[in-house]
Amino acid sequence: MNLPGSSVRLVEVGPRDGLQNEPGTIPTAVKLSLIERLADAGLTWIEATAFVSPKWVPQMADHGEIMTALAPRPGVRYPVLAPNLKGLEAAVAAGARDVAVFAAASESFSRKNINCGIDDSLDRFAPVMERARALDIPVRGYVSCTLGCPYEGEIPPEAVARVAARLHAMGCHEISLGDTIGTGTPLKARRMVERVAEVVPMAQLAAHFHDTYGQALANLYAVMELGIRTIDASVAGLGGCPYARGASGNVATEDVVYMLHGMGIDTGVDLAALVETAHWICGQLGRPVNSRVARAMAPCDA
Ligand SMILES: CC(C)(COP(=O)([O-])OP(=O)([O-])OC[C@H]1O[C@@H](n2cnc3c(N)ncnc32)[C@H](O)[C@@H]1OP(=O)([O-])[O-])[C@@H](O)C(=O)NCCC(=O)NCCSC(=O)C[C@@](C)(O)CC(=O)[O-]
Repeated sequence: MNLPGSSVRLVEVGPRDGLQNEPGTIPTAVKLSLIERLADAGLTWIEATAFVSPKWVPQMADHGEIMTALAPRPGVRYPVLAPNLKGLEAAVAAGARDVAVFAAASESFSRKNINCGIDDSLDRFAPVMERARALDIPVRGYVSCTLGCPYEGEIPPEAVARVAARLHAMGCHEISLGDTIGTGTPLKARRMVERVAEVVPMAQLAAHFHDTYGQALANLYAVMELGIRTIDASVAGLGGCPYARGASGNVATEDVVYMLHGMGIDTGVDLAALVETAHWICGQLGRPVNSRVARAMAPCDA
């Protein structure tokens, strides 16, 4: 793989994906401080919150306060989830300038997560896309369960490609491929990305892998060999989807940064500052730090 010198775009999803499944209510000030610390560490795409129904995901109920309080920083973007027009309008009113819709390659997961089947969900995104286009707001599209579903098991690459192609045709500038429950392995991840890249240009694909079975870095390396250059990750490996039983954390941002720096790829991220943030947020959440790199590089007082 001829990677040295090439660049990788990191999308930090900790404040949204990382926190959405936390059982206790996290103070808004802690969430804001997390976002600021991540930006201080050099991350430039930070998924800040989700404009979803607070009945479905109570942890994201302070989405408006988060977006309103975030001071713009040159070069830093704060995308948010918006599953419908209500979410989009609220997000835009609070200052969001990048949004994401989220679909799934599994019919059962789609129903559990957003209360409708795949085709219905895509129909529901159409007015979101139309309104976002009118407002000149770029929309990212997620596809969940690309390497397995907690309800249906195996998901064929064909099913992933179908949803990815639809989202792309609707105008999503990027399609993020989620291994929601982290069951993927490298060759499986390759086969899935190869199939999706037949219908969406590789440059518009992102890998969003969870690390439930410890495969995420290997899977990322495998799909980077194919040309993936956008990687989603969550500080301290926090994360999990409330509607995906058994889903554990996303791949830890510091593990990804360590791997990329070791490959000669500059990320613009200050690894020491990121590790410090990982320890800080775990302290706030009252949980141990799970990521290998954050444990290995623990500050003396952690
Ligand atoms: C999509 C809905 C809203 C459908 O939920 P629904 O119940 O079918 O929707 P509804 O239109 O019937 O609305 C029900 C209530 O929610 C309100 N509502 C409706 N929309 C909104 C909104 N945007 N913001 C705030 N409130 C909203 C609406 O006003 C109403 O309130 P009520 O009249 O009962 O008081 C719901 O299922 C939902 O919010 N789901 C979100 C689930 C979620 O956030 N999951 C986690 C994110 S996805 C993920 O983690 C995977 C990913 C992206 O990371 C990739 C991967 O790893 O695979």
